[in-house]
Amino acid sequence: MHGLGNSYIYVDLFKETLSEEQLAPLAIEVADKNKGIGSDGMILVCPSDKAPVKMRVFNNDGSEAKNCGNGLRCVAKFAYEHGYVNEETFQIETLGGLVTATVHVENERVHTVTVNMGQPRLSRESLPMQGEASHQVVAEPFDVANTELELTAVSMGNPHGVFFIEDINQAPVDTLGPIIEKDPRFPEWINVEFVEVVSETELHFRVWERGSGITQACGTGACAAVVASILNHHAKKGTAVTVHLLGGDLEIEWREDGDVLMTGAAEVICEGLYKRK
Ligand SMILES: N[C@@H](CCC[C@H](N)C(=O)O)C(=O)O
Repeated sequence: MHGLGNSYIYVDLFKETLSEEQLAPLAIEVADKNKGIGSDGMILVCPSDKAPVKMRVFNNDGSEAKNCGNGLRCVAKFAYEHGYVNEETFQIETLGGLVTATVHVENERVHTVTVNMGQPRLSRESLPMQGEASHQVVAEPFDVANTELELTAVSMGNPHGVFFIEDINQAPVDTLGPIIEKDPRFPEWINVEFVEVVSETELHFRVWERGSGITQACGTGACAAVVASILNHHAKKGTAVTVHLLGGDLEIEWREDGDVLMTGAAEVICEGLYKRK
């Protein structure tokens, strides 16, 4: 399945059994575009004792992440269309906590999903990032590879470093992305986003994902970009922002009550049996 071109191989653990040791090697194997199926990683759709369904996310290097915005929309579609939930609004457990998804349905098919992603966390310790644990990182000077940037850091359950730039077509995604991702200031590494502000309600966005590299879209990253825009006075709380990603658009709103809502598409590419030879 994919959300705006951010593709994962979804494994139905309501039906399959995988051991813990199999997970990271399997994610690397199926994500390989030459020797596997080809994707940004692997997502497990699992039974849960806290919600109707649980999501586990593996990047294409085998590392496990605590959250995935595009994955949540796809898991919501998967769970609804496979009959694992009957309501249109339901909770999904993630390693970062519970979120609430609402599927938008036409002719029994889910075309888009809104996820209440909860509240962003802004302290350095929540990322984590070196420095004073309780301090926020908003437009903080950030020197890397002889380049002076300004960093705004946001956790959406997983860590994001947002950098505002003048022209999205000049975003140094493939050059600075991998360097910033593994910068020692981020002990658990970080997802790296470059953002051009078009207006108070429109952003352009490019991403270098931790553990996966350049992807077409990152849902948690788009949420972090909107939160960072509001913290830097480029946009307003309570007003939806359209984020243009390489693979399409997401609507994101940081509500007055502190929760972040994300709405966008979720699509099935194909379904089948993966039989290892
Ligand atoms: N593509 C995702 C995020 C996946 C996890 C991320 N690479 C991490 O390691 O935190 C999204 O849509 O949010």
